[in-house]
Amino acid sequence: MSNSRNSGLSIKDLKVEYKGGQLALGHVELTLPEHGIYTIIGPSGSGKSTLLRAIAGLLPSYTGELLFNGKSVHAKETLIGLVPQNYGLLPWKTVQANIGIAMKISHPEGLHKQEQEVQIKHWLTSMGIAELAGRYPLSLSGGQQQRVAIARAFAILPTILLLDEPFSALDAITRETLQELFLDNWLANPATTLFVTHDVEEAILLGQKVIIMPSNKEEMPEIVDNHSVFQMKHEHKRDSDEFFEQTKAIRKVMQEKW
Ligand SMILES: Nc1ncnc2c1ncn2[C@@H]1O[C@H](COP(=O)(O)OP(=O)(O)OP(=O)(O)O)[C@@H](O)[C@H]1O
Repeated sequence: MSNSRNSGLSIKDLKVEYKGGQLALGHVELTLPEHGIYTIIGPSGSGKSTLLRAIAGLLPSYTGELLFNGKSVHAKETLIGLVPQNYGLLPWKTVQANIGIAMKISHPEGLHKQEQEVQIKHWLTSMGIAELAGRYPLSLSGGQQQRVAIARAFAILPTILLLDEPFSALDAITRETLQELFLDNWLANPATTLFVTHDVEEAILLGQKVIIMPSNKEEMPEIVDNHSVFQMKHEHKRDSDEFFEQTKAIRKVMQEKW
């Protein structure tokens, strides 16, 4: 029997209607064990961003339950890191200060200034942008801002990590490099991760399970297990038979559900 104390992220009968009656999510049930990466794909408007916003506590209202290990995801011991589509960086603060503030808010007991600086440098280096520490967000390209936002989310050592198309502004080669860096960083702190992407290949390269949102909001999301690809070395995934098979299987579900 599962124990609610380590049952991971549990989404029960989640329904979200925006003001004005716009139904964004009709009926979402998901049980996602902790310390996993779950990629989410779905047609435009199927509610992917809304699902992340609900978990991040950014919606004024919803019905249903959002639990992490048996308690509300919004309980204070559950630290949530979010990389929103618009990056969410403070334009009047440097890259370093953006990360520093997030660390201070999430861990008010705090690190010593020097230790904090070491950590910030570590996360910026891990995303390949150490040289941007003193720059302001609006002087950066979209792809650089995305990397800062990801570094910031990792830096707070979240329990739950939510990423909304984090690599969408990157060229194909940078994207591949960052997918690998992302997996390395995640392994160092395996937060329970929901990763929205429009790219089916990316969903298969990164997810332990792939969640496919339906276009019909009366239907439930479909979950495809992706362990066979997830457990491979990253550099072997793309050329493997397993990857090819998963692509076929997921495209089939997409044809049925979209
Ligand atoms: N703030 C809002 N007010 C009213 N309706 C909204 C709001 N945000 C989203 N919606 C609506 O809710 C539905 C789901 O939107 P959401 O952004 O979650 O979808 P999505 O799957 O992330 O889409 P995309 O792939 O295009 O980013 C859409 O019909 C959208 O128009």
